[in-house]
Amino acid sequence: MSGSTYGTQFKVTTWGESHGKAVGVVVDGCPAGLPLSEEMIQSYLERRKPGQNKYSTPRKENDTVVIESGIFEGKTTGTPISMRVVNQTQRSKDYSELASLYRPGHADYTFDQKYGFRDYRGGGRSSGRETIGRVAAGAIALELLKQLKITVTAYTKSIGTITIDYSRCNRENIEKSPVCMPDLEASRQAEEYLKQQMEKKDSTGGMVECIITGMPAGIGEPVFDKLDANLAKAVMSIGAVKGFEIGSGFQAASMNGSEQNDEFCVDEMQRVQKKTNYAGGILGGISDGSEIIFRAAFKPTPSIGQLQNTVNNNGEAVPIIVTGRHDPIIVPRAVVVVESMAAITLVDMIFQNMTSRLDKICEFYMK
Ligand SMILES: Cc1cc2nc3c(=O)[nH]c(=O)nc-3n(C[C@H](O)[C@H](O)[C@H](O)COP(=O)(O)O)c2cc1C
Ligand SMILES: C=C(O[C@@H]1CC(C(=O)O)=C[C@@H](OP(=O)(O)O)[C@H]1O)C(=O)O
Repeated sequence: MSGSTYGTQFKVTTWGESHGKAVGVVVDGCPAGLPLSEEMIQSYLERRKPGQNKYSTPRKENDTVVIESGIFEGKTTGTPISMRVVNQTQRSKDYSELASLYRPGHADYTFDQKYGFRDYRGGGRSSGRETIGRVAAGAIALELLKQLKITVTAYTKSIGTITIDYSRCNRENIEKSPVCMPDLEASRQAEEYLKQQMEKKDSTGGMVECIITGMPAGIGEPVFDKLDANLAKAVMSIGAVKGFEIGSGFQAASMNGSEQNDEFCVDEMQRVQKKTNYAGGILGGISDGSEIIFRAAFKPTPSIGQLQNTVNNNGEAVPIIVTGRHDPIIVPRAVVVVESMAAITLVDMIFQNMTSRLDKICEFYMK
């Protein structure tokens, strides 16, 4: 199966299935000399881990990472970094009835159509568990970005009908909120809303917003590898993401040029700035030096305990009630996955940019 690798200079290949022996990732293209340890990677994986609270799947896993290669004396060596997390609490009997049924909203039917054969125990490669590899690789990318003073911060913007109010937001609240909202009042309302949906055995969707600071102007490769195009691809490749927007996003369609255009100005240090940021920090596919801001819409978790209609692999209409351990909402656990995919994209594009100017290449090699 192709399609498991993302990136060109900073290459990330995830592997493994939800009910297989293990899941993991190989990262190729990380420069030598980055301080890195299992503890550092683990701190990111803890934010994604299943079974964290009542709004996440009851499947409990330690998700303990083992780094198999690419590190010596606490630093990266420049060679491929392989990381592995063993699956410990698979309960494959939950899936025995689903062997011949197609869950509405999940990837069972399309995998059968594509391969003619599927490991029906869990979501396989389309399980949320695949995102462990993304977060482990993203941790490395985020550590690299720290060296460049670039920050990537994602949080829950909305859950169902509840949206954060920016006047009440504080970044420190994100980790205090069980649903990763920077607005604790919205977080409390979202918890109420989630409880109501969970009582009805229903799931809920929501939106993740991500803000990138410190990104220099000039990063992005016209025309097919524009920074916004690659961010969209990276984020849309996360399971359950149904929409991506940057800056004013879909609202741009109802704005006028006089509103949407960000006027340029010069600050007291004679640096070019923008008065507003409807562009979301990217113009012509190239970072413009201001904050990059984007949003990802997540659909509600497809596996729900309500009675639904489906068909089996003989084409017969059958009722289905999905049992097993599922996330009532995906969004809070996906926040760090969004940060990770953004960071991987930024690092890959910063590395690609290193060949864009002869003067910089000469500066580097003629020293
Ligand atoms: C972090 C994360 C956790 C997820 N948890 C579940 C889950 O518990 N149950 C489920 O049915 N789908 C879950 N999903 C969603 C499925 O992976 C996704 O819907 C499926 O791959 C089909 O892909 P699509 O929704 O993009 O079409 C999760 C996704 C992510 C990213
Ligand atoms: C275990 C995780 O989430 C899983 C994501 C998932 C799915 O279909 O995406 C289905 C459930 O797992 P299982 O395959 O055991 O039914 C979730 O618990 C995880 O993300 O680590």
